[in-house]
Order: sequence, then structure tokens, then C-alpha cells
Amino acid sequence: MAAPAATPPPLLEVEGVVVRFGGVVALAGVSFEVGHREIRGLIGPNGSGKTTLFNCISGLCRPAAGEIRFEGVALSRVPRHARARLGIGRTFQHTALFRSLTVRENVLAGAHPLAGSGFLANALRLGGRVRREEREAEETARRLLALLSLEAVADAPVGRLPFGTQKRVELARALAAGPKLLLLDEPAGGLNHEEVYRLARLLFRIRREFELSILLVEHHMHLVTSVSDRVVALDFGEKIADGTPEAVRAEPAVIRAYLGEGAAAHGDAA
Ligand SMILES: Nc1ncnc2c1ncn2[C@@H]1O[C@H](COP(=O)(O)OP(=O)(O)OP(=O)(O)O)[C@@H](O)[C@H]1O
Repeated sequence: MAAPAATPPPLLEVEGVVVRFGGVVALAGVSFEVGHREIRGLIGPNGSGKTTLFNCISGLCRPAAGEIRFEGVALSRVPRHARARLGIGRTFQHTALFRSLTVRENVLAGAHPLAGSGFLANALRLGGRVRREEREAEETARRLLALLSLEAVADAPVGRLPFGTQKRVELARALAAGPKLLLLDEPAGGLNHEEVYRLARLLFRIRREFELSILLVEHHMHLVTSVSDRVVALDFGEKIADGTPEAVRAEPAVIRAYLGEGAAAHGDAA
């Protein structure tokens, strides 16, 4: 009889991660998982450790203890620059774009073939392959500009665009690199009600079309609870809840963290 097939590991496993900044414990042994094609919300009041956790996953911050695994690979062994190639993409709370370049150039930078081919190979003999990858990158950029409704501003310098549009450019740039996991840091920041609604539909579409998972840091509670399959909540660097959006919203520790002592008896979080 054939042995049962081994279950593949979750896409991302965060295990006992600890980060300290001097006397401040930013993460106090946090553990959770992100499944394949899952939209996972990450919530918590200001200073609860969400950005620090993103920084540990993307390699900007090194945990003092614990481990993070991506498709079973321990990230402590993977340098920061190699994590994008593994399939980890990210957007930032305050965007990190090339402001003087156009929207199209920024998106192309995310998909640039030299990232895959290597400068030396390009210089020596792989000209044909690089040209093909260049064409593919342009096609990817064209598709992403259409998906994110950026065609009309494709040739405008990013720095002159409204913040909400810049956030879409950053999302397009992150997608251009073909991530398996997308870390989104407050994508709804500065968006109006109608734009938040469109963002929710866009996140579902991105998951479906790119077959990826999303870890979403967001203060906009309605967005998080309407798009996430599961939500993890932090407070002062500790995990205080992990489960369905409904269960996490109703969790007394979450209500206390958002609304203060005494609130838990009265209702759910925001
Ligand atoms: N580079 C740093 N040096 C010192 N302390 C830091 C540093 N980065 C974060 N902290 C502290 O670590 C804790 C967690 O901060 P973090 O930015 O991860 O929280 P957050 O949940 O992302 O907050 P916000 O919702 O306001 O973005 C806070 O107490 C913060 O002051």
C-alpha cells in the first residue's frame, strides 16, 4: 500500500518570534500561520508590533528568538534581498516608490528581468533571453496597469499623484515580482468609503488571479473582517486572539485592547 502523501507545510509559519528594542518588547513570542491562498488579517492597536512582524518577514528586522518559515524554508538563513525571489512581496504604510519615475517605470522596476537573469549573464551571452524577459515584463506591467486602473496615469511621475493612486502603484509594483505572499501594510490608509469597498473587491480578485496569499495589516476594521479568512490580533507584542473575523471581534481581550478596560462587557470591537 502506498504511503499517504505528506501534507505540504503552510505557506508561512511564524513560530515564537521575539523582538526587543532596548527595554521595549515589540514581539513577545508570537506564533501563527498563513495558509496557501489565504487572506489573513493582522490587527492590533498602535504599537502592538504589526510593522515589526512585517519587518521580520521581509528581512528588515532580525528576531532575537523564534523562527519564520516560508514554504518550510527557515528565513533566518535567507538574506533580505533573496526573500523577494522566494516569493515574498510587500507594500509600505507610507509607500516606498521612485517618485520621479513614471507609474509604468515603477511597475516595470518590480518585474525587471535583470532581477532574474543576473547582470553578468546579461553582459556575457544571454541577450536573447533577457530580451524575451524584457518583453514579458512589459506585458506583465501592461496587465497590472489595467487591473489597478492605472492606464490613464501610466506616464505620469508618481510623486505628483494623489496618495491613494500611489498606493495602487505600490501594489502593482509588488505584484509585478510574482509573489506567493503579499504583505500589505495599511492599504486602506487615506481611502474614502467607496475606495475601500473597491479595494476589498480588488483583494479578492488579486488572490484569485495571482493564486497568492495576503497578510493584511489594517486599522480599517470593516475591511479586515470582510476580506480575511482568519484574523490574528496583537497587543503589546502578544497574540491575544486568532480565528475567524467574527470570533476575533467578539474576543474580550480584543475589545479591551481597542476600547479599554470595562468595554468587554458591552460589545464587540469597533
Ligand atoms: N526601531 C525601533 N526602535 C525602538 N522601538 C521601536 C522600533 N520600532 C518599533 N519600536 C517599538 O516597538 C513597538 C511595536 O511597534 P510597531 O511599529 O511594530 O507597532 P505597530 O503595531 O505596527 O504600530 P502602528 O499601528 O502604529 O503602525 C512599539 O512600542 C514601538 O515604539
